[in-house]
Amino acid sequence: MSTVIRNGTIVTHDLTWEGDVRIEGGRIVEIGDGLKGDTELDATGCYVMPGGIDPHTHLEMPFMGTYSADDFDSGTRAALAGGTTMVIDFALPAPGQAPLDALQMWHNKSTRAHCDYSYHMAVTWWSEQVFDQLPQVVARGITSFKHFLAYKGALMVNDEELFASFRRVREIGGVAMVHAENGDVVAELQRKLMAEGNTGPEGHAYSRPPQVEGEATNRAIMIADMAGVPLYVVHTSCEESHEAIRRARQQGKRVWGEPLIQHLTLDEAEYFHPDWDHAARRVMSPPFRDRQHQDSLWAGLQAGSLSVVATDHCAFTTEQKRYGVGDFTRIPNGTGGLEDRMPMLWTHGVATGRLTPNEFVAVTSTNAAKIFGMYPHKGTIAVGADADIVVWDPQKSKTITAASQQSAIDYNVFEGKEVKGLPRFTLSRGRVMVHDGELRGAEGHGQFVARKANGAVNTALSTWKDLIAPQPVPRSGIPASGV
Ligand SMILES: NC(=O)NCCC(=O)O
Ligand SMILES: [Zn+2]
Ligand SMILES: [Zn+2]
Repeated sequence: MSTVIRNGTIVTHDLTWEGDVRIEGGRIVEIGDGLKGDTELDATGCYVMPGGIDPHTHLEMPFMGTYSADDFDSGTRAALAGGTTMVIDFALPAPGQAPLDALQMWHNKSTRAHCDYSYHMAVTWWSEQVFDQLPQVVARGITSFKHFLAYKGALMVNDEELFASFRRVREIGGVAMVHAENGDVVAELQRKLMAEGNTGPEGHAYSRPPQVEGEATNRAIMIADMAGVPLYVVHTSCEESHEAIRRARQQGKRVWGEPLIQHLTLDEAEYFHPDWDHAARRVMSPPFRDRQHQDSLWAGLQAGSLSVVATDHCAFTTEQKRYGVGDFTRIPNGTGGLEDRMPMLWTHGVATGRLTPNEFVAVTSTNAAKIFGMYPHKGTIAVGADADIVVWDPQKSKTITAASQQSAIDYNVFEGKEVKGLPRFTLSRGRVMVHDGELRGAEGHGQFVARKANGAVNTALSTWKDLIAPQPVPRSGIPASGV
């Protein structure tokens, strides 16, 4: 059985052309004109693009005394509804838990997925066991390793652990990742704010100023450079962090930055809303910033100093957010966005002229596929690639509402926003999962994607680091020891 997507404009990260796409056995088998298939999907007036890849989600994540509300069922339904065909979640060992045990827990949860998925492995503590198991994690197709410099007393690692882990990640050909906020400073600012009576959600924003992110980003970049490992900085929210990434890239360091759709389109005024629930629902780390920081992030996407737009989808219900009434430090950190990332980025990026359609494809799909070792299997429209495709209608519009979303939570941080640019069809490995707004998903259709280590960037960086590594100077006539 074959499917043909007809009469569309194909857009990849580097090319735009008119053509049909024929799909068989879940893969793209032919691209050309006048193709015929058993099923035909009309893409007239639409862009035919690689489905989105969101490399930063937390589905059913144990965090701050609860679990994020969207699981691999509702979360991946939300993804598909918005044109995203793959997510990369985080396997998160509890302190003391072996990475391979955490991995098994995530495999148990993800059987419900409607779209393909993979995981990053979080390094939340350090020991000989963790050191020994990391190559086995890579052997199972998980090749990126996340480190938290925030969440003191929970997920945070110190610099000694960070350096040890980064060196190990280099040895095994992986990509190091970092949540860059200075957790010690955040903890002290939280204590001070609470003592001064700043107990509301605005305290969250005050306790995580751009400086804590800038400092930690610089630190992680320098430590990664000394370890010789490529570094991916998640949820880059401010100029201070972006500046560090931009500078590092200009110096030839292998560093990527990931702004979130929330930081690009929502600002810190949300935390000063008189309604406690409204403000608390938007509590995430790092917090939303002001207009200047947003402009910096958009410019980074245009200039190429920032590489991927993600969501950090980690959704909590209003009831869960209320754990933090009277103490902002107990509000579960995280917001949703999976269903809205692509429509919001198209509306505020492509429709405003900030991004070209090709740049849109790069930052929503291709760059993540390249960085995380699955290109061109994912992230492009090419013969042989998985038929993860979104047929994107730039004229289709809607108002975002919680009432019509796939996510399990009772609100949406983008509530009331108009978006123009939505999927007409979303296909996962050739199967139509969204048909003109109607979800035809299937729980369990999603498959785990094993990724490759030792990509070209790792090889280049390690080659260079080996070349400039300390070497003993050969000397003749060494003087006798003075001892
Ligand atoms: N970002 C956030 O507030 N919650 C999810 C966990 C993380 O990525 O830090
Ligand atoms: Zn984070
Ligand atoms: Zn996250």
